[in-house]
Amino acid sequence: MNSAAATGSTMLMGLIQMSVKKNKPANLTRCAQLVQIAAKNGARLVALPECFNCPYGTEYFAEYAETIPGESTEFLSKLAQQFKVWLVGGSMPERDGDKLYNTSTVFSPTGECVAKHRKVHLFDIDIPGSITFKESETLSPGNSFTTFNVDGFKIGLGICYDIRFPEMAQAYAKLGCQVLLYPGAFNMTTGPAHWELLARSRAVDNQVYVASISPARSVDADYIAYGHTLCVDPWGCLVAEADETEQIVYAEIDLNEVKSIRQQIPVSQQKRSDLYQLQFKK
Ligand SMILES: NC(=O)CCC(=O)C(=O)O
Repeated sequence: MNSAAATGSTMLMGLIQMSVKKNKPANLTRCAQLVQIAAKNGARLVALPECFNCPYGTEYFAEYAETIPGESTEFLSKLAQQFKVWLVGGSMPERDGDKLYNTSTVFSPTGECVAKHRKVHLFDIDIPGSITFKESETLSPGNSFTTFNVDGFKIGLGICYDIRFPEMAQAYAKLGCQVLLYPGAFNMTTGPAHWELLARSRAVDNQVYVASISPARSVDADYIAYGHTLCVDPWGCLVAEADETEQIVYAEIDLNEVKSIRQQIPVSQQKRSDLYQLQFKK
């Protein structure tokens, strides 16, 4: 890790698996420290986890929600500018009028907000004896796709549960993305079963890089995150993966790798549109 800039067809990503507490100012301070380290180690794009500034849980969303722009996004904008990185601000609860969203923002190295994604698929599940969660009790869903461009890469953004919907990833591939980012916080039931499997599935299906960025696991939290922040390449292989502890995962991604795999196995040109077709809102 030696250069802060992307070289040719490659780019270094720093995926921050931060430990998130109930204290928002402490979370912002820790976030700044970790972004600084990632930038110093050469990351051109730095990504934070789902709910990077507050605990994940329906009981917390209203209390911690902010407008965008607001305190946390202004903080992220300054960090991106200070450390000259593309900063994907994980997600945070957003207040817009009387509605709340789970929202991710992206800042350029000049501090400009270049993308804002509201979680499209709300996490409503019920696994008896294990976990019941209903984001829709407090949150509203987003209604659009979100992409942004960094140094020749087109990047599609989803939040956590969004990764379970292959159509969304396929739509991003059809829109020209080579990379999909999912700030997420799986739990101790679905994490071991599906976290890596889903990232590898979306990567192989669409011949894209997939990175999923989790908070570190905290056994004291109401919702215990699985951790295991990872990056998978378009062949479906793990580029890098964390355990459950606070750390930064570095992953180099390469446009030529995407191109080469898509040439070798040209599935996107072999679709049988006479039999099936994906329709989506652009
Ligand atoms: N924060 C989320 O959307 C959690 C998704 C999750 O755990 C899953 O299994 O899906």
